[in-house]
Amino acid sequence: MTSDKVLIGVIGGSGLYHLDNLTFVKHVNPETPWGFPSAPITIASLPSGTQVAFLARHGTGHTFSPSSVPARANIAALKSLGVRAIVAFSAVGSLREEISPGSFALPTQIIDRTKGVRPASFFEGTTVVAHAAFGDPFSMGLVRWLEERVRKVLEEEGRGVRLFTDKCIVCMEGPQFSTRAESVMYRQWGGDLINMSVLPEAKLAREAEISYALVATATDYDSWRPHSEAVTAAEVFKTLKDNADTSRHVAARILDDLHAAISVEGQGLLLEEVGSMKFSIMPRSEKQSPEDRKKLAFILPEYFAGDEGADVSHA
Ligand SMILES: CSC[C@H]1O[C@H](OP(=O)(O)O)[C@H](O)[C@@H]1O
Ligand SMILES: Nc1ncnc2[nH]cnc12
Repeated sequence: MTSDKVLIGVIGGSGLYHLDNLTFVKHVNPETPWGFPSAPITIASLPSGTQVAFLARHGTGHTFSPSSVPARANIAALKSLGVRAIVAFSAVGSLREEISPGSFALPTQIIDRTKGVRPASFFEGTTVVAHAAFGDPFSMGLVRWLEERVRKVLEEEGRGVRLFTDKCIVCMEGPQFSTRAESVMYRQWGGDLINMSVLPEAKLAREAEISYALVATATDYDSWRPHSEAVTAAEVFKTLKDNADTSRHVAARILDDLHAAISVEGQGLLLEEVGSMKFSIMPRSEKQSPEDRKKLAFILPEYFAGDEGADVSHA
């Protein structure tokens, strides 16, 4: 059984400001309790009629720096449209020789090097406390599903773009790139890729019970190679357009199947996040304010809509 809801959200990163092969349906710009998203969200349909939601992470015309992307509004807005899985694209630096610029990767781990200046939880500043599980920061069902399909598309495309899996991405604050010493240290820590955007996006998707995976597209070797120039924005731009073209191609080929996989009722495929917050929210106390519960109902109506019925039980 398929559904005509907008179940898939695509977040485009640097260089990826639109998708291909889609018929424009409308723009929506939902106001959330955390403000407006980076840009109006494009609702568009694939040739099959399947609708998807596309959001440019840095805004139309790239106006938000990584530290000022309104990530809570972005995730909340996508959730309010009914989105259950997000495929996020990102331009990343490579910390490994074999991951050459132009390569694609699906990371499964993250090292957080953001500086605490980005609001990273929907619960921040409310009277409700929650501790989401984040040991596996990406949705492994979605990652494994993508692995097979993305590899096939890249092989069929025949341009020699390789796909790396099970990699660890470092998320730094920026906006300046890393020093050579930091870049070397991240390699020693086990980092394979580096960007400035995967956090808090992945954390917020988890809190909103949305499956989330990152398609990392390598643009440069960062600054760890002793005899090479340290990364510059100009270096990143060299690969950005080719990577964006390939990303659009990948999206055009996989989104219908992804929609179908998510829509199969009761199968549970790709829906491992649904219900995951039930045991993360601290049991209700009298001190939780009705206003905060209303705010949180925007992303988690199952737990916060209604004063009584939707409470969480740890029994
Ligand atoms: C343009 S270089 C640094 C910039 O590029 C990446 O953006 P995105 O993840 O949105 O593709 C990286 O995270 C930095 O924000
Ligand atoms: N070297 C790098 N460091 C951080 N973010 C990036 N995005 C693309 N290349 C990057």
